[in-house]
Amino acid sequence: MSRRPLTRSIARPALWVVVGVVLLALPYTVGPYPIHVVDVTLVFAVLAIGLGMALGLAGQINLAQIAFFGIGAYVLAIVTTDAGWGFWAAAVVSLLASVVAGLAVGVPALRVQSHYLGIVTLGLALAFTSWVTNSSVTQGANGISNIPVPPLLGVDLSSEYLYYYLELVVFVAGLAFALFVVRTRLGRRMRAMRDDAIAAGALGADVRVLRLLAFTVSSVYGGVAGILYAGLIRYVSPDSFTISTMFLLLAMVVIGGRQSIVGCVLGAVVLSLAREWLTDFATYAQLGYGLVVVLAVVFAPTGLAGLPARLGLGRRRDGAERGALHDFVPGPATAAAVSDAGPADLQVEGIGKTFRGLRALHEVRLSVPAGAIKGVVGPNGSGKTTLLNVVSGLYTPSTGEYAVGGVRATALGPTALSRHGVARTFQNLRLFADLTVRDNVLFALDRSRSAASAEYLVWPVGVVRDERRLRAEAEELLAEFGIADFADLAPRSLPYGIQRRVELARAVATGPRILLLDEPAAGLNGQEVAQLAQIVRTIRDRGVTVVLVEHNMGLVMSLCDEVAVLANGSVIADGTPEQVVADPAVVEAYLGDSSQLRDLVPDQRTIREAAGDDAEEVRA
Ligand SMILES: Nc1ncnc2c1ncn2[C@@H]1O[C@H](COP(=O)(O)OP(=O)(O)OP(=O)(O)O)[C@@H](O)[C@H]1O
Repeated sequence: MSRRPLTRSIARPALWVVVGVVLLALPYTVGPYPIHVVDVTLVFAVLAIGLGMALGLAGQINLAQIAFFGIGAYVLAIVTTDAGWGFWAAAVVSLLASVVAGLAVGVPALRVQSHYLGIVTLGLALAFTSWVTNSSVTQGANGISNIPVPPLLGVDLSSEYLYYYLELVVFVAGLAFALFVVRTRLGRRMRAMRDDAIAAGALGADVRVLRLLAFTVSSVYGGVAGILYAGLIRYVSPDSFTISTMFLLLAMVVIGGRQSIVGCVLGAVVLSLAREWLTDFATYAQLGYGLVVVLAVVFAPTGLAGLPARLGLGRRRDGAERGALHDFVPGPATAAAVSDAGPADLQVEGIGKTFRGLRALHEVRLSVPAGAIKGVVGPNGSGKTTLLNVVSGLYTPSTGEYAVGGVRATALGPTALSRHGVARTFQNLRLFADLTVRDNVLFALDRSRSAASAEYLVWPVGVVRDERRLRAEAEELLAEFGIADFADLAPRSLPYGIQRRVELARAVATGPRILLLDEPAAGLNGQEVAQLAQIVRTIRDRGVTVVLVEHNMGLVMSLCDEVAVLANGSVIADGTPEQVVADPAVVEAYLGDSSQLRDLVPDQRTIREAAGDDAEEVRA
């Protein structure tokens, strides 16, 4: 492991100490109006962190953050003034109301994503602003005044100077919690989901729960900001919760850097101050924010937070410091990663899959014995990938059933199947491109449930312990798979062969009982194919069933105990490699493509080259 230079390990804590001292001393240095601006800025900083968690971290376009903010403030105003509750009791009700709104807004995200989600959440935000403007409960455009000052151990919080310290404590707690989430399993899972929801689901992350969680977390920050705002201003009106305020908030997150929580805070500070300076030019200011957002999205997608990297400061994550791909050396981490439950068999019974009239699979019957390596071959378009997509839960079959390890799995989705021990790789590599290689493996090693994220609130020490354990396991696994040199790099910066190895390590890290490999040798050179053969064999020997979809017939012939041949969506042959290549139906199926026919019956040299030097020993 590389050591951090001393200057860097001192510089960061020193910066935090300086920022802390400045924040504590701030009220002593400013007048009454500036402290008001600072107080409002802190409210926006809390709001921006919440939006950053949904938008930046989890990739959920959330234009309803302004509604969560408004609900926090309005419910507090109504409950304290109409119902006469105390401030803090009302604050609890407000927070619950915001969370309920967060869950409700999260539900559409289970069905729609990207700009559609933007439209839905914008609609919900508009519905909220329309309701507060027109409802008698919210006293329409007049708003609600006489919100009480929050009582706090005799401290006079009607002073905006003292209120600042209350806000500062809440802000620091909110920032610390957000950074904790970002750096541990929940944040990693959200980032993985943002990068590739299909791969995240297929590797065991419950994407639906994660999306709901993203909106819930965002709504908590929105609700807290609303409560702070109502306690500060002691008056709420629709003017504070308009769509233009939502776009200002969006601008804060985009300009600050949506994928960095500290960036979101920076954006909130910069734009809150800019808003103050531009109060006399409100219309031009709106135009200006719009323009800056567009420029930021196009030319600086990482915002202010990404400036140091763009200026060449800080850590380089790709390119220059690249190391070497080492040989696979199986050890305790590989053994520990493989499931204790032992290999699972796969029984496929009459599976059919039709895509809008196109019959991709028809009455497929297949048996993969536990602990075997079964090859699935066939001409292009014969249905191999579709079959893998069905048995890994990505596609629901149109007809038929299948069972994994004796359990009927037809109705299970990819997440449930992953938890049942089905792991897979993808033909077109679906690594999480914005996560490091280490984080890709960590994501897969972490088998905790997203729904158990309440541990973040009730027992954060447990989260930290798990994180330490996972990191130690990941380092070992990376070393055994020969990819430790690339641990800190983004996969997209790596050559294809290394990416394939990372994807294999990630699949093994899920602790599989059956491993589905979709053309794992595509794009690999001879030496890399030999390493692949060794890895697959070792994993099988450690107690994993393997299904290998492959065009490299040398590899299939040398590795597989059995081979099934698909043609036009049907199994036309199934048996030992020798039986299959001698089958006239197979030869006929390949006749249309003479190059594949040549591949189908490789000579012994090709087999040895593809499978490594010890191929003959294994075949014996
Ligand atoms: N999502 C989809 N929608 C529509 N058609 C699809 C879909 N997925 C696969 N198909 C079609 O189903 C057929 C089988 O495709 P599939 O990718 O399973 O073949 P394959 O044997 O894996 O091919 P290759 O060896 O080229 O990867 C093809 O005709 C393909 O166009």
